Amino acid sequence: MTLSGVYLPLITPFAENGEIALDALEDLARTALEEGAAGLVALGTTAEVAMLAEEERRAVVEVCAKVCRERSAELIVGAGSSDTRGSAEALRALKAWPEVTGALVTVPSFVRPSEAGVLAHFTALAEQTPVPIVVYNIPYRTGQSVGAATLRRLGELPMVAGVKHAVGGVDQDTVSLLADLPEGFAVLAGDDPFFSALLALGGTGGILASAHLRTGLFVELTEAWRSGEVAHARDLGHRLSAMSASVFAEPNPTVLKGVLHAQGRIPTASVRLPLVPAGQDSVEATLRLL
Ligand SMILES: O=C(O)C1=N[C@H](C(=O)O)C[C@H](O)C1
Repeated sequence: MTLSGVYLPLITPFAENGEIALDALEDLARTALEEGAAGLVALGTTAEVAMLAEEERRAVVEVCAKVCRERSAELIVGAGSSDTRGSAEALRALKAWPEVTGALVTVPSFVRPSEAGVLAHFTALAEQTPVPIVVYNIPYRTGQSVGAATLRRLGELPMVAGVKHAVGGVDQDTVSLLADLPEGFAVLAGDDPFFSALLALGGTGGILASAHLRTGLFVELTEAWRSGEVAHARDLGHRLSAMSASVFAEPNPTVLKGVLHAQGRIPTASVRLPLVPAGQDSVEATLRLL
């Protein structure tokens, strides 16, 4: 699996009756791929996955699989939990969809197992997964930091294709990891405002909720860094970073849903508790930056 380009972690749109608006989901998925996204991510944080019932999760993956099949696009599915045994089971269940090309597996949250435990967790999963794993490193959500040395060891595991790196900035571990990557191990940005910075350092793409908006520009930014159009990449990067920061002014995906609803792309801006809808000010601020 070559992780490169823009991957869209889809929101889960809800209808007035609270059910998933599967047609709107399909439209969002199709539009992103038409605008140049390399693939879709189903059941990410952006999908409010923690608040979806099992049958709803299956319905979401079905829609994404259908669209990816039509377009021969990559499909990465969020799988796993804080428990190694349960995560292995969730990974094995992905065999049900031949369209699934990868699994996004978060560093175990809440348990705070130490970096040795994180390594043992992914070593066990790498032996059992039917598809390549993308490690999701997001310490501000998991409570578990993973340094460059451990990330490199994860990158050497067979069946670990890359990391979605979301550490809330560009820190020393990020710079040192990107300076010396294991063969075939990709770094994808997972913190939207730092997408351009990570590409400049050698990242190959991103999994970016804000790419629901102006997907084509995120794709253009990736191409600009890849082809060495530095001035263009910097300008575009600054512009998109400001827009992304605005999307994340309130908990993800509340602002994003407000904007997509204002654009008429989803039937409601509803989110499920404990999320509450974004304020109108945040939505309008983002609309002004598009
Ligand atoms: O669902 C995802 O994948 C993403 N989640 C991040 C988060 O909500 O913290 C943001 C990122 O853009 C993609």
